[in-house]
Amino acid sequence: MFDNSLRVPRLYKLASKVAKEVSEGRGSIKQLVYQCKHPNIKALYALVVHTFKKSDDIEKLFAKSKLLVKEPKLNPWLAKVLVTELLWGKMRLPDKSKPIKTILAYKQIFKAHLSDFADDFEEVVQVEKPRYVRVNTLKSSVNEVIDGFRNEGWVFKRHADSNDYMSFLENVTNLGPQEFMLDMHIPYLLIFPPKTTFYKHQAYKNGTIILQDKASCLPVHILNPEPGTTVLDMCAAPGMKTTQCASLMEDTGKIYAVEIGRKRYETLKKIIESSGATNVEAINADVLKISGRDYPEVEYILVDPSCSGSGITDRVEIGQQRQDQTKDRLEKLASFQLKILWYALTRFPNAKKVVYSTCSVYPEENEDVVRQVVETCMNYKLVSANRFVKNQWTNFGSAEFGDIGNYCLYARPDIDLTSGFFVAVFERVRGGDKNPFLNETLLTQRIEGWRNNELAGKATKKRRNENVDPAPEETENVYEEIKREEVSEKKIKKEDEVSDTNVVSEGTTENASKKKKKKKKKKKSERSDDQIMYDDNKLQDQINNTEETNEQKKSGNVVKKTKKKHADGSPKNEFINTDIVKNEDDNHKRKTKKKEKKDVVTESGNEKQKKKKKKINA
Ligand SMILES: C[S@@+](CC[C@H](N)C(=O)[O-])C[C@H]1O[C@@H](n2cnc3c(N)ncnc32)[C@H](O)[C@@H]1O
Repeated sequence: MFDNSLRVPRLYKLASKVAKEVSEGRGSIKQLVYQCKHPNIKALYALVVHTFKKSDDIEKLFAKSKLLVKEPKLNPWLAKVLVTELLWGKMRLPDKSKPIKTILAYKQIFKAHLSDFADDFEEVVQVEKPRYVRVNTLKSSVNEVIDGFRNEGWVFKRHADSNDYMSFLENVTNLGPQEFMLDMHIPYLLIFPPKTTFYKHQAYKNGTIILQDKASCLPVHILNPEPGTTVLDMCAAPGMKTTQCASLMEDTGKIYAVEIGRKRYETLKKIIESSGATNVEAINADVLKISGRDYPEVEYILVDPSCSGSGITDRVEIGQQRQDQTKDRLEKLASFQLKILWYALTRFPNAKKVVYSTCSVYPEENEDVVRQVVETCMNYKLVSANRFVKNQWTNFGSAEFGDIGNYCLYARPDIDLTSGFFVAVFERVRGGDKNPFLNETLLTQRIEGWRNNELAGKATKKRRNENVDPAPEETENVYEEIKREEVSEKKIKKEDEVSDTNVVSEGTTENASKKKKKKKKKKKSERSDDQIMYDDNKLQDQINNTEETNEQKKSGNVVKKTKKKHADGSPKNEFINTDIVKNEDDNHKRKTKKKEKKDVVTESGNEKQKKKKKKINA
């Protein structure tokens, strides 16, 4: 029943039957294929031949992934045929039957293992992505933009079944050089043939259209903030998703767009300005320093943190790239991502929906982060992202993560014809609702940790983190590094100014060499800042089809000043539940009082000593 589902396309069933019979010596491929009387003999023959050609690689993949051990009901020959089609053939599979769904669930694992044979992999992932154009509905309607392109000679192509993802992808692949179409999931996203340029197009220059990859549009499409509501965009620059939110909200309600990097914050402001959105407040701050109590009205949260950017390339996941991402770097990123997602889920009492996204294809930054969060999160549940894309998506998280993987969505260059992206959706649990992934044992352990901290009172911050923070403390958090770099940059700049004056006025070699050293130091700090911020250029040029970003940068619109400033006295950044924030604060007060007392004691002690000294002297 499992491996012979009627819904497995006949071509694959026959191919697996022929391949099996050939392997048993029951005839040649040609003979057996002809006996099948399939209408597309050529395709059947090619698929069987290809399956045998890739047999060695498939065996290795099966061994490494333990597919046949973990999925004992799966017909091994059908699995081989499906894997051949998925990795070296059409590169996609219709997702209707159980065997196909199983193979698709293992796709990421296969690809990760394919790094062992990188040459083959390049073959798999070389894809030409179409050009995606988001209509900025703050400036024009979708129909007006479509009519505009039609008037220029473009042919608008409709796809008959708006719910059939496979036929939609087929249509996208077959777009003629002068044809364009509407995306089947995002109703304000147009699709043009690959390499279509819009640099000089009026609609692009005036901000009516925005060049944004479909995958980068998915998180906000899924967040779907309603007009009049309040959104927190935790990692906002350059602002593609912020302005998409503004569009969806019809420029009503409020969006707080937070960005830690100074330069990126400036870009963010320009992009907001040129989009025509007026409901956005850009904030240059570390979002982990923002207190939920200052933003009690936040209902929707977008967490789109810095990541490895491994999805932003046409040749994803080839062996070398994976090796380039050192384990340490991925750990650091994952630790930061975990922290920021946890913060989103625990600090904003009125938030009802949180979307977490990355442009990474590594489970360490994706499913693994989600898993660590949902296992101990009482207030939110992970919901299926597929629900928000017409239940028609084909790529989900790794099967290694069970249902958590199934609930998360991946966009894949080779399948979805987009950049690589990951999206997970969390909704606040209400009434009798429960987070199905809650791990009671882990939660009990963590609560025990919190309680111990509270009781201990005098526990150091370090100890609290060990107990409470699901992110290992030894992996430094990225945002802390960014902050340190910024502080040291500022300090060096100041010192350089002083040192400049010294050199001019005194001209001593000592000062000159000091300056040199400081410059060297500054350069080093800039370099590591680059590493951590994951390339401004990469993000702007690649994730969001930066033509537009650069163009908007050039236009250099006047920048509005933000109204709200962020209190520095915001709560500490431990991984703690909102419920215990108050206790933490009380603790803090207790400690401060104790410290003051101690200070007084020391002072009076000193006073006594002085008096004693005076006496002796006298
Ligand atoms: C992947 S990018 C965001 C892209 C953006 N959402 C868009 O669609 O245009 C991540 C951004 O988060 C910023 N960031 C990193 N840590 C942050 C923090 N602690 N607080 C605020 N922003 C942060 C980075 O500087 C970077 O600009």
